[in-house]
Amino acid sequence: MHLTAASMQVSQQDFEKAQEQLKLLKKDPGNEVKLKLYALFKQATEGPCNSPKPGMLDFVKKAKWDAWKSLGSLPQDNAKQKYTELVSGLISAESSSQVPGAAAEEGRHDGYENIIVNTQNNITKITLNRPEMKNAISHEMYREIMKALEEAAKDDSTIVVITGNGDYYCSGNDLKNFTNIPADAMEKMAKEGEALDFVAHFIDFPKPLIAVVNGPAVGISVTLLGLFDLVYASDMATFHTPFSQLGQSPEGCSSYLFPKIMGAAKANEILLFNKKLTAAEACAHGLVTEVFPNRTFQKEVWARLKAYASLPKNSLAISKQLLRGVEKEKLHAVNSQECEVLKERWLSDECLNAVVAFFQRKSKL
Ligand SMILES: CCCCC/C=C/CC(=O)SCCNC(=O)CCNC(=O)[C@H](O)C(C)(C)COP(=O)(O)OP(=O)(O)OC[C@H]1O[C@@H](n2cnc3c(N)ncnc32)[C@H](O)[C@@H]1OP(=O)(O)O
Repeated sequence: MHLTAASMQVSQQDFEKAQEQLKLLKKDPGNEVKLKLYALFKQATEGPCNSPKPGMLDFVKKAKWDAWKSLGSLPQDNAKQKYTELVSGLISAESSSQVPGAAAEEGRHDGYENIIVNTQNNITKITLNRPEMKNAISHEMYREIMKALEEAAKDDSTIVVITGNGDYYCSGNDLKNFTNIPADAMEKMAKEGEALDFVAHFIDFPKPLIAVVNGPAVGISVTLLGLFDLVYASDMATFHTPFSQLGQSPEGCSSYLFPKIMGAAKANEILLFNKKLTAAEACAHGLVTEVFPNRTFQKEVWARLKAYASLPKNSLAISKQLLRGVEKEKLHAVNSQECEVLKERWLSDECLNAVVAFFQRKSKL
């Protein structure tokens, strides 16, 4: 079926704009609204999608399949109508959206390669943006996140959000960080440069800091969650800290905060024995504030965050200091101790052998 403006009962201009949007969307149908639109377009032009349900691990195909199923068996006319509404809604929302991706989007800060920083509607949003590497954090990315937090602490936003682009929230420390630096720099990375300073930025962050966990989280992206003020997760998210598997040790103040948050037994299972938690389990154990169905995750969470961002900013910041201030000194001491241990761990055979094994496994695939 060849779609035209007339057959879609829309103006030629809207139809052309929609086509443009779709070309962009097809390149990266990475988020829920885009996926739904993509599924609708496929239905309107190519008939119902009847591909078999993908495996749980293939997040993007599963999200498309879910989007498709959520549309039920819409007759073609309704699909066309909904498609038009969605596209015109998307076009108007795109100009003031919180959704990352559109390079020229309003409020976007320049000067970042590995993250997208955008301030709109009293929200500064930091999006980890190495989706092809599951948002693994490289040396450069650590520095960019610290810079973005320093700027966000002083900008006119009320709340600050960290999330991931693509199907992962973040797969933790980029293991290549271990493979291309001389051994003595490891000491620097552990003690002075990155680890201690990076985690300190989260301990000292003065505004409400919210994690929007859009997919699986690994390593440091999990341990830091104890320093966030809210953690909203998609039901597609998982939480994994494979430290002993990697010959490493806990960081992000998790060695102190996780037992406080979830009790010693569960903290041990996660931090010592590499137990991966589902979003529901992480919520049940207090690491996650609330879990949302993936198909409505972005919509529900951003509606809530926009409401929070309209609250009096000084009251929020002052109250956060009350809640966090009592522990700040303790948290810095814990961070320092964790980094001391990390320094030894990163130089250990156990860690280096585990990193080599990871890349050897990859090269065999
Ligand atoms: C300054 C503070 C310092 C603190 C440092 C301490 C931190 C503690 C940690 O964070 S420890 C945790 C480290 N992370 C990991 O061990 C995860 C490693 N990655 C994986 O296990 C898998 O990639 C996966 C489960 C995250 C995803 O698997 P999947 O099969 O779905 O996808 P791929 O493996 O094909 O990933 C796509 C490409 O991305 C590369 N990649 C993913 N994660 C990392 C990573 N953490 N480090 C380096 N590279 C990563 C992966 O190798 C693929 O690359 P390729 O396309 O070139 O093969």
